Amino acid sequence: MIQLGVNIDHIVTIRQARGTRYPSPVQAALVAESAGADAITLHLREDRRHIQDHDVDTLSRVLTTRMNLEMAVTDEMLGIACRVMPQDACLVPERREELTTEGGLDVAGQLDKVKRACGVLGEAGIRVSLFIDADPRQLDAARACDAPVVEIHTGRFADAHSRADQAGELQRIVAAVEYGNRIGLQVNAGHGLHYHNVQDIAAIPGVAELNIGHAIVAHALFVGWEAAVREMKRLMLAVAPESRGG
Ligand SMILES: CC(=O)[C@@H](O)[C@H](O)COP(=O)(O)O
Ligand SMILES: NCC(=O)COP(=O)(O)O
Repeated sequence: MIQLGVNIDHIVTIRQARGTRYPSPVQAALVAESAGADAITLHLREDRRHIQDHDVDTLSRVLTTRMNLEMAVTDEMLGIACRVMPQDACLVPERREELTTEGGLDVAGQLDKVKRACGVLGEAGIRVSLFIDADPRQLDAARACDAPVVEIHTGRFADAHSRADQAGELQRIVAAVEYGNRIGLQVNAGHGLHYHNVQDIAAIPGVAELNIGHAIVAHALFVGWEAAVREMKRLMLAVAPESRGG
């Protein structure tokens, strides 16, 4: 059954805006898990603009589902991951100046570095996911790094300005999911998904998990956090092929 990873980065953005102790990422994570989240995703960025090291430590002790720790491919982050031991670690590109993640990790262009990181995490018993564009070359490179999972970056689909562009991006994602499954990868997807575009992605046969955060946090301002998580999961299950006997 398709799974939902709830990204709580922007719960923490609100806390960091004033340096308060609220809202609590622990409370957000536990409520999300009770509302149907299958994993909690958090991005420990090099610039610590939202998630802090202490959040990662605390959450690793209290989650009852899975921690999916998003991180750059750096020795600092590898060390943190091997200390915290999340069930999943997703390697993502990072630029300090970026507003948010702008694209997928260029695995093909830095194969040795990514393969080494995958080895370090894999040997520690952490399941590695590579956050990549919907590109067969990147899928092949992920396979060459022995990463068991990839997450297809859906940002270009989400940000497409015309229906034609969005349809084109969706086709690229559909083809990438099919190819990734064919070469033995678990294929997840995420970035920029919201209540009006998630079903296009959730309906794709072979998508195992969606990681969604910003839109759920935004929707929660109007309906409440538990209801926002529950609604996102409901929308996903309503169209997932396995829910339709696919
Ligand atoms: C990798 C990705 O697409 C997101 O999970 C990432 O966390 C985005 O960064 P911000 O959460 O800082 O916007
Ligand atoms: N990897 C995508 C993720 O975790 C959440 O991205 P977004 O929904 O906050 O854009």
